[in-house]
Parts: sequence; structure tokens; C-alpha cells
Amino acid sequence: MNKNFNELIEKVKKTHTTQEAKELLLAQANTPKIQKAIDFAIKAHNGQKRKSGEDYVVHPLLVATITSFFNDNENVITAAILHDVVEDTEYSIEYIQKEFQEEVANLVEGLTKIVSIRDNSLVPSNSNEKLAKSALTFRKMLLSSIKDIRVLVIKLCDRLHNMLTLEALPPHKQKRIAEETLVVYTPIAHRLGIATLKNILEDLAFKYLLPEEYKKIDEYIQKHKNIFQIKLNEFIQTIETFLLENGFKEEDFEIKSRIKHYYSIFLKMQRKGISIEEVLDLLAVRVIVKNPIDCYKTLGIVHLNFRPLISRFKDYIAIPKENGYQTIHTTVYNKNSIIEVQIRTFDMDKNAEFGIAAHWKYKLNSASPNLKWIEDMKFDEDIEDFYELAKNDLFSEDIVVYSPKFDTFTLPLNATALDFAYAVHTDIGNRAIEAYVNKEKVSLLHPLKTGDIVKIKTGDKEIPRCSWINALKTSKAKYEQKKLCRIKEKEINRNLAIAILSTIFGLEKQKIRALVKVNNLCENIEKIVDDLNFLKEVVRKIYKTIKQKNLLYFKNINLKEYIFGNIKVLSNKPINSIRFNYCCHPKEGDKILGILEKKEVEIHHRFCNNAEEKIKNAVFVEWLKNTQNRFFLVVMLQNKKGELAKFVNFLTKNNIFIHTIELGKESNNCTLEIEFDSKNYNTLKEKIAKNYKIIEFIPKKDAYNG
Ligand SMILES: Nc1nc2c(ncn2[C@@H]2O[C@H](COP(=O)(O)OP(=O)(O)O)[C@@H](OP(=O)(O)OP(=O)(O)O)[C@H]2O)c(=O)[nH]1
Repeated sequence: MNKNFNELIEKVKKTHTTQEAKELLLAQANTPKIQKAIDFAIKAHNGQKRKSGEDYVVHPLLVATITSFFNDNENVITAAILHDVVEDTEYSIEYIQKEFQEEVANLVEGLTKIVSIRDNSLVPSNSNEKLAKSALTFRKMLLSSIKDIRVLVIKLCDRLHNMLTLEALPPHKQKRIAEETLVVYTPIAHRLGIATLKNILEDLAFKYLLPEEYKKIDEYIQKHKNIFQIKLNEFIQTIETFLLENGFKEEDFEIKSRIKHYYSIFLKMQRKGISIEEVLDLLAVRVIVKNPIDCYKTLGIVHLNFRPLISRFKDYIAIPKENGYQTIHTTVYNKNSIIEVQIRTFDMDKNAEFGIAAHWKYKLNSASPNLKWIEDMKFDEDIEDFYELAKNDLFSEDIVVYSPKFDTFTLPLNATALDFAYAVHTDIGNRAIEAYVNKEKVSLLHPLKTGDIVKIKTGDKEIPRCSWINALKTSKAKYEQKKLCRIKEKEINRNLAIAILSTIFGLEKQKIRALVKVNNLCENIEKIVDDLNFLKEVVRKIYKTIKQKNLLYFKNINLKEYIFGNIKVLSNKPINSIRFNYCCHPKEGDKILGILEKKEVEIHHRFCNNAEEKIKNAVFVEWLKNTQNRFFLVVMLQNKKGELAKFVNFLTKNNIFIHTIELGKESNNCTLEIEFDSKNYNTLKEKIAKNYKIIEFIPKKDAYNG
């Protein structure tokens, strides 16, 4: 059995046949149940091939091999072997349950893709089906992991093997999978504390997404590798001497070294706008000792002998990270170099590398990952909102703040005081009226930073703060505020609907309400504020009633549409201009309302308090839809002279505005990835399909989420 992760991955990379994969897995884990699962998987996937041409079953067997490194439970390994069976073969989950029992079946079920989205109330009708399916599958996997977190570990190993074999896919797919890996899977690995998986996944994804940047870092590291190793070795020896001179015995400690992994180097350069030479923790040594007291003793020895950069000191032993990571970080000068020193115990070291998996493997005496983030996710959101919120929650870097009683709260970077209030309790968030940071009164939208002590004052009522939702950072705060705002929005929209009708007919609100009731429109009258056609229909119905009942004498109601810039107004009164009211800063796309003043319409944010006072003169307004949409197209062109020019000519003739164009090569043909703006998706797709082979054609916002 292989105990070194990198060595195991090297073997996985070299394994291509079913027989080799079977042998590698059995060398890692071998029980009758595992043997039975291997034979069954080989039979079930018989005849199926991967894009690389290998037998399909090689993939699940290698996923199981990687999984076995993190969890030696035979049911977990069995589930990894069978993780694609239900999705890709004729065998059902009931069959798996019968043959391999419930625990395995539950794990496999959590890992099985959703193939149909029919009848799913969480999917908006205008959703892109591919995106919705992938988001639903992701949501299902997270839900299963609340019951059994091992689902996520198998999924990460599955993703790792896919990333290791990404070479076989066309470039646009490589990019999409690599981006998804960075956006959702490496953050999950980080939350589970499994740095080994996180780092390898990040570097693989980085290589496919930004090959140029990857190459530059790789060239720099390769060029300096020897000199770095010499510096690290010298430094290790000096520390070793100091430790031995200060009462440590050889068996009391171990010193390792590392060069920072590439994606992390890249992020640091980007975040700080610095060159690779300026990354201070490019080189680090890890001093591993027996117990926490020895960590602090080691720190003392290091600081007494090397000048530390005080601003770079961090004590994650006293305050562990949410993922359970515990280590003291300090950065010191050694001769002409700057080196980071990470000090931790042997248990903390296992925890740092394998996170939650270390707690399965060994009885550890160190912090374990906090898994509250999964439970805090709002699974009843509609699926697009859920995916956005989940990505946001998973991806964020963390800050640590305190309540006045010094309870610690980990929040995403740039979280606001109101996010903190929601982290304490939903009720505190809903009723928050004032915030104090380090005893100073601040706005509830004040961005917090690590170390802040935050106090929230609450009032009696729940307060919807609808225009703040985008400024909040945690999904919990956004979700709870959206809930309050949905109620408030409905109320505002109903009021506005009555006011718009009242302006059109010149009748008091009371009378309009009665007319709405007579026409059985009470239930969804608020919809007219966002639906021009429905408004016109309602006006026709009410007008008819008025005429029929002869309540009043009415001339025709001549509704006219006016366009001013990107705003459309509907009114039966003359209008000369519009004016944006800057009390509430409505931005394009925000919900808005119009107030008619003389012949001018004032545009406000729908939730603006000032507008509420003037609402009796409301008129219907809406943003003109931007009909240009951005698309992502991949087509296959024949590899012959003039073909590219012909295609570009074809696009120009169809009034397409090209943003980016990239060439890839696949066997004898050439693939072309293009990003462009166009007004009409359907006719364009038909036209292209007539002449060219379309590999992918999707709206840009979905391009990397499928
Ligand atoms: N296992 C683990 N290690 C952590 C964690 N947070 C920080 N570290 C270790 O500390 C290094 C520096 O962390 P940073 O977040 O970049 O910076 P910091 O020192 O300012 O906190 C990381 O380097 P790196 O470049 O991110 O990773 P690596 O290349 O050293 O593995 C990693 O070695 C964590 O949650 N888990």
C-alpha cells in the first residue's frame, strides 16, 4: 500500500489498462466486497470507452484508488468503484442496494448525476437546461453530503482523476471543467481541510485555464529550483542546530520544506500586484514537533535567532481556521533570503495535509473542520440563485471577527456588519438597526476586517433592506433579506399597481380597488408593474366594466408608449421627458417606478422611501431590454485552405460582433471558439448549423458553468 500521495498519483497517471488499474487498486485495498465491486464494475461498463480510448472502467477503478488514500473503509471504496454505474449503465440504484447494501447505495446515489429536470419546481422555466442540470446535480451532492460527508471526498477524487486525464478532451471542455474545478471543487477541498487535494486540483486547473501564466511560473521555479533547495537545506540545518542546542532531541521534531504551489503563487502576485521575487512565502520550512507547547518554544527559538517580519506573524494554533488548520506562521530573514517558518505538531501536520480525512485515518489531537457551511447553505432557493450563492460562499477567503463576549465568527472577506448580525442569529439580522465596530458606531454595511469586535443593536421590527442585498456577502444574510423583501416587494407592487391604474383612469384608489375586485384581478394585480401586456389587458377589462356599468363617461383611454434613452414609459397623459432621481440611485436593471410630475417622469428605485410619498402619480416604466446578447460558440471547421476566412466572412455578413476568437486543433479538423454579440439566437443557430458542425452554442453567462 502506498503511503505517499504524490507517489500514488504518479502511478495513477501511468495506469491505462483495466488490468493495471485493478492491480493498483487491490494493492491499496483488498477485501472480498471490493473484489466483487471491481468485477461488477468491469462487467457493467463493458464496451464503454473514455475519450482517451481507454476502457471506461479504468476511471472508476482509479478514482477508488485515490479515494482509498483518504479513507480505507471498504464501503467508501466500493462506492467510488461504482460511482458511475447507475448513471452510465443499465444497473439501478436498487440493484446496487441489493448487491452492495444500503451504505454503498446511499453514497452512489449522492454521486449520481441528475439526467432529467422535468417537473422540478426549483428550476425557472427560462433556465438553460444544461446549466440547471449541473446545478441540480451539485445541489443533490451537497445535500447527500450533509448526511455523509464522504460523498464529497469521493467526488473530489473523481474530479482529480478527471483533471489528470483532461488532455483527451477538446479545449473548450478542458477550460470549462478547469474553471468549475477552481470555482467549486477546490474551495470544497479547502473547507474540508484536504490541502493535498486542493493544491493538486488548483495547479491542474491553473495549467489549463492560464497556460501562459502557468508556464512563466514554472520556468522561474525550474530555473531557481537548485538554489532554492540549497537555501532551504542550509536553513533547515541551522534551525536543527538551534533546536538541539535548546533541549530538543532528534526524535522530538522533524523539519520539512516546501516551495509554494503554482496557483497560490499566481494568486498572491495578482492580489498584491507583485512579481514572483516579491512573494514572501515562496519558500517555507515546516517544523513539526510533539505538542503545542513545543510549537511556542520553537517559535521563541526561531525569533531569538532570526529577525522576524512582525506583520507576517500568525497564530492559527490559538485561533484555528474554520477548516481546522492549526499552525504558527512567521516569516524571517536568513542572510539575504526571506523564508516562512510554519510550526505545528505532528497531529496538526496530518490535519493540514488531509483535513477531515486525517480524522478518519488517525485519532488526532487537533481541531477538526467545521462543517456548518454545508448546513448553512440555503437549499430551497431556485436553482440558479442557489448555484450563485453556493459558489460565492465556497469561494470566499475568510476573516475572523468577535462578538463583545469574544465568541469568534468566521465570515467571507468584505463581509458587512449586517452579515455578522445574521451569522449570530437570523432574528438579530432581521431586526438589526445599529452596528458598532470596536466601540465606534458604523453603518450596517460597514465592511469588517479580521480582529474587529462587532456589536449589533436591534429594534422591535423586522426591517427589509431590499436595495442592500447585493452588498451583503454571506448567502445566509442574502437569503433572509430576500425573504423579507419578497413580502415587502409584493406589498409595494400591489400599491404601485393600484396607483398606476389610478393615474390612468383618474380615479381614486378606492374605486380602482373595487374595479379590480369586480374583474377578479385581486390575486395577481401586482404583476402589471412588470408586465406591459398584462397592464394593457387589465386596462381594457376595467375600461369595459366602467363603460358597461355606465359609471362614468369615458372617452377612449389612449395609452401611448414613450421611449427615452433606455426607458420605456406607458401613459395616457402627454410626456416630454424623464429624469432619474438620484435620491435612490436606480441602476440599469434595478426594479424601478415612475412618478409623473407635470409632463416629466421621475424614475426612482422601486423601494425608494421618497417615491412612496409621491406614489399616487405613478406611471408604468420599464428598462428597454438589451437585445444584443453575448454568446459562446464552438464550431468544427474542415482543415482546408480558405475555410477560416470563409467562416469569418459568413459571421460578418450576419452582423455579428466578434469579441474573441481562438483556434484549437482536433485530429484532422480545427475547432474555433468564438465569443460574440448577436440579437437572434435561433435563426443564427439554424444558419450556422446548415453549413458547419456546431460543438457548442450557448449564452455566454452559461459558458463555463455547464
Ligand atoms: N493545509 C493548509 N495550509 C494552509 C492553510 N492556510 C494557510 N496554509 C499554509 O500557509 C501558507 C500561507 O498561507 P497564505 O494564506 O498564503 O498566507 P498567510 O501566511 O498570510 O496566511 C500556505 O501556502 P499555500 O501556498 O497556500 O499552500 P502550499 O503551497 O504551501 O501547500 C500553506 O502552506 C490551510 O487552511 N490549510
